[in-house]
Amino acid sequence: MSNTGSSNKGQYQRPSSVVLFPQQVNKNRCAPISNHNDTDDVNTEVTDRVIEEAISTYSVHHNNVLNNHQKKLKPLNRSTILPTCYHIGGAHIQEDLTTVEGKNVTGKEMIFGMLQYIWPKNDMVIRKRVTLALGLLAAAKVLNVSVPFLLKYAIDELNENLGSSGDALLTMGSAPETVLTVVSTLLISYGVCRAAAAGMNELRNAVFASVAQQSIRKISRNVFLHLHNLDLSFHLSRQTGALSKVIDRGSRGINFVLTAMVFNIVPTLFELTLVSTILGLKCGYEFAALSFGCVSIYTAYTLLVTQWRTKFRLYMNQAENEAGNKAMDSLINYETVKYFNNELYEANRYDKVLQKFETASLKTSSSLAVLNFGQNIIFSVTISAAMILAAKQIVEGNMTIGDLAMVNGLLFQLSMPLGFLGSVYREVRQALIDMQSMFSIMACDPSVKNLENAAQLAVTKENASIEFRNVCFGYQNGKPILNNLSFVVSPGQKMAIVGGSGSGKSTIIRLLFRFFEPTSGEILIGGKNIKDVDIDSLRKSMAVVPQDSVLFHDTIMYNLHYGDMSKSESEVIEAAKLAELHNSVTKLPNGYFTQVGERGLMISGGEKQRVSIARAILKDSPILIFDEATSSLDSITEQNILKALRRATKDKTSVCIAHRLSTIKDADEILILRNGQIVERGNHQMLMDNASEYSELWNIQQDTSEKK
Ligand SMILES: Nc1ncnc2c1ncn2[C@@H]1O[C@H](COP(=O)(O)OP(=O)(O)OP(=O)(O)O)[C@@H](O)[C@H]1O
Repeated sequence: MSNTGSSNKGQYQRPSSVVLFPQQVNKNRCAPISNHNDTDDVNTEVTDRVIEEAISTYSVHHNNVLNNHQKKLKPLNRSTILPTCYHIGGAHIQEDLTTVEGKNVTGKEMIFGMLQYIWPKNDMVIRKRVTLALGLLAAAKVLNVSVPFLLKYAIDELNENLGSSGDALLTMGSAPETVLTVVSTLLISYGVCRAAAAGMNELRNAVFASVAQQSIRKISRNVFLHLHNLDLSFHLSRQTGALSKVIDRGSRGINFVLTAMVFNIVPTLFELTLVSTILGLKCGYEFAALSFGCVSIYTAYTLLVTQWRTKFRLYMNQAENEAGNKAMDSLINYETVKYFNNELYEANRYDKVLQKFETASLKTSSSLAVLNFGQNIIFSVTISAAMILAAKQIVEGNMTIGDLAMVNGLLFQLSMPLGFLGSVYREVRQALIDMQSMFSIMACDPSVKNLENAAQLAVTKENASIEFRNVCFGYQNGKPILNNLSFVVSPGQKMAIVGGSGSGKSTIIRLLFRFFEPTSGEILIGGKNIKDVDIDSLRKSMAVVPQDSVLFHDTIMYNLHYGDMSKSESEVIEAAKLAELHNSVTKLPNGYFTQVGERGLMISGGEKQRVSIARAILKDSPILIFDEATSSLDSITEQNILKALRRATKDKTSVCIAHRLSTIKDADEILILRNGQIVERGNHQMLMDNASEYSELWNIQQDTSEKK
């Protein structure tokens, strides 16, 4: 029975790779059972890498920037993040997923949502392909069912012409040549029908492959884009490993369910009806009753056992997620592990989770064996009973020997799609569980989003002002970070923010970029409340050099170009020169095409910071923001960069967060922040003239640098 062949495939046992996404449909196979484990497509690997890296860079970047503040994050409550709609940024994408709007995602909704991908409203090519694939499928089924009939006729032909002595040559009713010709024709047709049915199935796979590929690509792209559109708080509260696993399993699930729906569930029901009707009409109601009874018991048994097994699968998924997270966390912190000689400790911690996975995985496979064996027993009993019934009818003279072979053939044929139906049901259920997690992510609505018809923010050097009006903000209720903060930066001015660690300096930047919304008060850029303008245009108006520069695992050129992909290579090099990076880069073995390693670990902290500065220069926005942009630089480089920055910020509005006061001495206004409130403000001279916190800090820093 076919289940044996598919038994392992129900396991979703994957190697320890962290992410495989999106899954490709193997062009040569279409039955979901068989293409399920195909993961080694080259394109898949490339896409996997890009997605993994993007998610990882995003999350690592923010994790670093926020100095492990995740611990303080308010845990995301499903009811607060869940679905108001499947909004994924662009109208076209929204349209793709409108079926699952405004509520928790159910299996039915997911299937309905997916159907929109294989029967798209505006894509006639896809629809034609699906129709052709279904036509081929129907033809293959009809050919399949005709095979046992041809065998029956061949056997009956031989049997009718065979005398009771059994001596064929002497007692044949018709001439031996004629009998042989008829039987041979029937048997050749038998072979041709079998081969033609198989051929049509393969052709169907080829025709449907591009439909499946395109759907998976669209869904994967949508999930990816959606992840980018989700709030920073969502990403801070999730571990990248778990997130990528959810997507990995979800996309596998989609692949599976898509093909299962089109090629297994509906056609199998069609075949069951066909075979049972034929059995009933040709052989009598007992046979039809037997096949229906078998199908009912088989289905009930499969459903019951599958329900029972589902929990093992869930444990397995959880353990796998946990293992992925542990491995990733540990490897990301490779250097820290080494500094504290904790390799063995890390391995043991990882092993503990692997043990959980092992136990859950064993339970999953042993329960699968129970399911498969039970299904086999049901079918074996049915086939034996049907043959006994047929033998009785032969003895009574109501059926021929050919009929017995036909009954056997039809039932055996039935066992194949039914075997698939069982495993498909199992797999579809499991795939739905996997997809549920992914679709729940899709159903998360970003809390910071564009108003309908939000206006574009058109900021130029002339009107690039920044204003905070009585802004209050806290990440958690009851723990205010910014308290009634008000300040104005006029166009072309340089404002500096100084303050102790945790005083809320970086929070100001996050609010400016609308990663979070203020609890009260208003933030205006170019005189416009940033709440009312298009987020994309808002973020385009500012370039930031973050506190922690995390780079993409690519070349220096790629990382620099990231500031503005539309700029030419010579402009990129110009920006690198302005950031005092050019000379260091040209000394590297591959110059601008040197790989920076994961998160830029293969270049120095100072170089990374200069890459960040260069790409902010390249972005050339009217507002520039520096969050301790020179903290990783030595004093000489810092002085050079400061000169460059002065050139870059000339006529631009800029906000500089700094610990080293020498870097902001020339600012038009300096704000001293304490506990989210401005405690002092003024320019360098004004603050020095008064006995201020600033002047005290300045004197301390001057003393320290003189002693050096
Ligand atoms: N996502 C977050 N969830 C909860 N609390 C946070 C989050 N991000 C920051 N915080 C807290 O908000 C406060 C202000 O953080 P912020 O990063 O603005 O400080 P900062 O002044 O830039 O500090 P530093 O100079 O050390 O970078 C800190 O107490 C920090 O722990």
